[in-house]
Amino acid sequence: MHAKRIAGEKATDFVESGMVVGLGTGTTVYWTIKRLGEMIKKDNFHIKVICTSIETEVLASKFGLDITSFGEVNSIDLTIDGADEINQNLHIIKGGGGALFREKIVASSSKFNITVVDESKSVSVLGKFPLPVEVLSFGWEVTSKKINDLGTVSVRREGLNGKPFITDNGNYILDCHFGEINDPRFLHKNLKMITGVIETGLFFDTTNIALIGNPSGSVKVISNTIS
Ligand SMILES: O=C(CO)[C@H](O)[C@H](O)COP(=O)(O)O
Repeated sequence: MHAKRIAGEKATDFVESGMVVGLGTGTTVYWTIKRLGEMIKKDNFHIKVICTSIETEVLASKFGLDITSFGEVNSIDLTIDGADEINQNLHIIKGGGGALFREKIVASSSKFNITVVDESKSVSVLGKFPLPVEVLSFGWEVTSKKINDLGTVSVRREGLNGKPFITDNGNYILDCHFGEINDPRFLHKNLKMITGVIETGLFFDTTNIALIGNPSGSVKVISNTIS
């Protein structure tokens, strides 16, 4: 079976009626959202969801989920999201879909976070996947040069028709190859010191459990013991 599907669906085992659930973005969480849409058809199973992107809002709405917002709930009980790379310490690169800023706000507001991936995302050291960094479009050329001084050649992400990719927040994404990222906190902090950088795709203290799907149908579970 599809490894992303296995992981995405498995995460719904952690969802209980009455919860406020944060929903990430991407093709793995698609399966989570679809399964939740089936679960709410059962009697006495009600949840509210907070979405990390317009794409996820559209999906959640299609599958009949009750979409809420930060202003309407006190806290998020559980968030389920994908990743582009994940290591044994549950340090993560996210933002392949361009939703990293909202994803980080939701993850950092959630009591418990589950990361769902297929095994191709599991790495020993982060950095093969170019790190997405969300930047303000105003002055992005200057921001890009300052990021490059940290040891990369940042590339502005392209969208459709040769136009720049624009995030749901109206910003640009710069994709940055830094080589092996052995100290994600240090890199993240240095990037965040640059005026114009809004958020980085490095997540290092959010995930509680990773569910890693395998095409054979099994799911490997990694729990967070170190951050
Ligand atoms: O960070 C993300 C979006 O910004 C996604 O979680 C990440 O790109 C993984 O996506 P997929 O599950 O489609 O492989």
